[in-house]
Amino acid sequence: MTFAPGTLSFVKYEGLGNDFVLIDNRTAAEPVLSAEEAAAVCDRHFGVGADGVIFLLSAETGADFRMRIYNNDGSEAQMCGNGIRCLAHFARELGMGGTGSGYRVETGAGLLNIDLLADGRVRVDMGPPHLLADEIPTTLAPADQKAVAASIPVGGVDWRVTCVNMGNPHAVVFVDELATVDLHRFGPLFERDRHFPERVNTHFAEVISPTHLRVKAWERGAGPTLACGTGACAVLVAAVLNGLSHTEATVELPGGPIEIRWDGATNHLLMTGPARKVFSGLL
Ligand SMILES: N[C@@H](CCC[C@H](N)C(=O)O)C(=O)O
Repeated sequence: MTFAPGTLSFVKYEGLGNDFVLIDNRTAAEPVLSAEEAAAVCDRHFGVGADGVIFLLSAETGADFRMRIYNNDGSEAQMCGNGIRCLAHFARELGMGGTGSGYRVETGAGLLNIDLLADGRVRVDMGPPHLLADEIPTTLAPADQKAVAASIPVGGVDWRVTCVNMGNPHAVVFVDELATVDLHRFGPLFERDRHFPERVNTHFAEVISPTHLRVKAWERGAGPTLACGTGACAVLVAAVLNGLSHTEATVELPGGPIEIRWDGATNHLLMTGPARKVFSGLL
């Protein structure tokens, strides 16, 4: 720990119930908390309680700032959709000047543009989806091919899974009735299945209509969360690839709805949703 107890300030934010401890880390090049400390802070009984810790760092390549995230098990992820919306409001709260009505952010998924909308929501250009098995990564298809509706036996059930990387890896499974899926049984089995060498975020999805998808997520390194922004993008992409939805849809998560559009001109995913400050404190 590189700070005296009771001196490191944090702000707690949530995006659709996916909650984070946010730290202004601009005075140091590396996160001020180790992976173990981040996991301890996330503990819901002995810590602040959160799905992850997100650090706002100075940019390295001329963007407005840089983002790094630890899941609540202490593993580092490349990107977080709900978290980056929270970070947009946090940067505004810190009085940071930006680019136009938002910011340009360096993430593990590349340079992303975020916009604070007049109604308080945040729109994020999440970049393009990566679909080749090698890019996920998964061994469910040959390295240079997509894993779309690929067969995978998990927990004694033969599932059909579509894999999408949004900076981080996602497996999407379409089911007839979401209510019947035992998330706590199958989520951990998918996360550590041998076909996903970097583990995987898993989403069970029901198609309500071509513009309305309902989803439950089991996140890599965080377990069941109320929402996953990168996952919502992955679900829309998987739905389009399987001929199940339009390129623009509302993705309904346990924490609320989020709007996702797969833009044909740029091949980028656009995510629009809320972010809210909950409280602040000192660690
Ligand atoms: N909740 C996030 C994703 C956080 C990272 C994920 N658990 C991973 O390890 O890839 C989101 O909103 O995108």
